[in-house]
Amino acid sequence: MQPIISIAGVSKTYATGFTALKDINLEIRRGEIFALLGPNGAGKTTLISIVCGIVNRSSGTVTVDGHDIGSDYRAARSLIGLVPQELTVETFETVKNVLAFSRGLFGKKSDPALVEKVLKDLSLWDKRDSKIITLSGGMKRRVMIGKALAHEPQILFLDEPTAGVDVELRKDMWALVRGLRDAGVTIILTTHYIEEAEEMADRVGVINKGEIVLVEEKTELMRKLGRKQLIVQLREPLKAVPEALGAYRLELSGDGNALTYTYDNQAERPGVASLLRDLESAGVAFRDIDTEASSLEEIFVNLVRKTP
Ligand SMILES: Nc1ncnc2c1ncn2[C@@H]1O[C@H](COP(=O)(O)OP(=O)(O)OP(=O)(O)O)[C@@H](O)[C@H]1O
Repeated sequence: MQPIISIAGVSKTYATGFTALKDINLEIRRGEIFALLGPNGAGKTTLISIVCGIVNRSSGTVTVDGHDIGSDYRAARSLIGLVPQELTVETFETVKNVLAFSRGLFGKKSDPALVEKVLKDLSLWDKRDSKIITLSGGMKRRVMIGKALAHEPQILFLDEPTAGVDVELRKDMWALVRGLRDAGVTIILTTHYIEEAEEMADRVGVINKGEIVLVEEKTELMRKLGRKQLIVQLREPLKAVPEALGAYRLELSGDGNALTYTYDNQAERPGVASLLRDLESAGVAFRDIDTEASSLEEIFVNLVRKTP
């Protein structure tokens, strides 16, 4: 299937001479949730802004559903909804009018039924006649999403959708985004919260210092790069790891009461079954075994550290 967004050889050098993006190549698949991860200043907002036509690229091409964002800007832009990081809604306007007005800006015919549906999907219908200034922060965020959806875009960009949002609201937001994806909208979100990507994304891209360092299916990424640990709780404390178990490079912890074996899926180290056998032969009795898998957060931190 043709990707819904193709970014090829995109670079950006700002007027200050600072190069924020270097030769970005990225394809977004139709109907996916793609999470763009990266530390502060990595270039996430710059990249989104280029695709949305807010910032000019210095070189490269971007097409949105086949429309070039340079030569065919209006067609490309009308397919995109953007929810920026900052709340930028007209404070004295009513919720319903904000959506209706935004739809008009894209040259779309007024459609009260559509506005009603979007507001109901966002649990904002009760607030349709309220002025924005009277709403809570969480509601304002939902209005921003409604505003971005009012012209029925196929693609929704969410720049840090849950920054500064409490845990409860964050979960509501995740459910909402999943619902949009299920309705056929392609979602690209940037986030600092790795947990958010882990929870939501189909694919993950990592950007660091203006370069894409990795793009991968989330589950594949976690399988390939994730480390696992086996923690063996001992019956009797040990003073040192027995020499016979040297190949496992075990760590002794908890005052000698636990042994930790760290392995990954590409490890050349011997497997867990042989470790358990060898523990028995070495006369080390254990009372319990736990496993721990590394989170996307650890994987991400490692990746970003490795980039020069
Ligand atoms: N208009 C501008 N002029 C000069 N430099 C800029 C401009 N906008 C952004 N930059 C620089 O480009 C780099 C990338 O910024 P960008 O906002 O894209 O990063 P980001 O990954 O979105 O970061 P954050 O997570 O903090 O929002 C930063 O070093 C920033 O200072």
